[in-house]
Amino acid sequence: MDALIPAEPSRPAPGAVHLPGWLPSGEQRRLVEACREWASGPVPMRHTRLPRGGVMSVRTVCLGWHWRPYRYSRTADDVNGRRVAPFPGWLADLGRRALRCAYGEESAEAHRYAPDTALVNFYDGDARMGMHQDKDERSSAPVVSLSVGDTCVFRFGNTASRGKPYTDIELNSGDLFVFGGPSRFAYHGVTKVFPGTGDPATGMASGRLNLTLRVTGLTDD
Ligand SMILES: O=C(O)CCC(=O)C(=O)O
Ligand SMILES: [Fe+2]
Repeated sequence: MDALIPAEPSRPAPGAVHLPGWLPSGEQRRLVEACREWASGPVPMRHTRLPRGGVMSVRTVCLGWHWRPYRYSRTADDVNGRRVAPFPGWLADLGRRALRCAYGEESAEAHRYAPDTALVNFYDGDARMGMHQDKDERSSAPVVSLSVGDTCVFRFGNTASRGKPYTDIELNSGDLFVFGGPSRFAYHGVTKVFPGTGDPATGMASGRLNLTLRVTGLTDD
């Protein structure tokens, strides 16, 4: 359901923009359907293994390029060795539209934005993501983040450390969050998910879906 009284846009730091309720519910539903397809293969959605033997509580599947700590490749060598699903043109269009809304219709960065990878994350009620930087890309183009399903607390910090100052922001279904410019390498994480807060009309009975669109800056050579 689209909120009756959507929250106001906010800019927690230079280059970081939160647009609540940006994605209409019909588009959220289509995104959920697409994520369901991607989650089933060629590389299944899975808990990413960390170098020291732990696993992430979030489940992830990637498009375009496969991310694992701490690099990208075309094939999911830590899962089943298969090439990841391609990054679809419609998702790049959605990313450009998102950036135009966040940074303004005249933004040159929005017009030339060409994301080539997405991390599709699924959070059940217990999943979290610790404070980290998205820094395995060889590009400083913005990250576009879309959320569907249960509400979470997204902690958006600074570029110097995992600690304060940071801002805790509730991300609800349909919210857009963009971080680029001076905020592109800010630490961020998900401290809490509120189970049962999503709208089943999105096609998700429970849990939270988050997509981050990125420019890897990588080529196949
Ligand atoms: O789930 C979120 O909102 C953030 C995801 C994230 O930071 C990541 O995938 O690197
Ligand atoms: Fe991240």
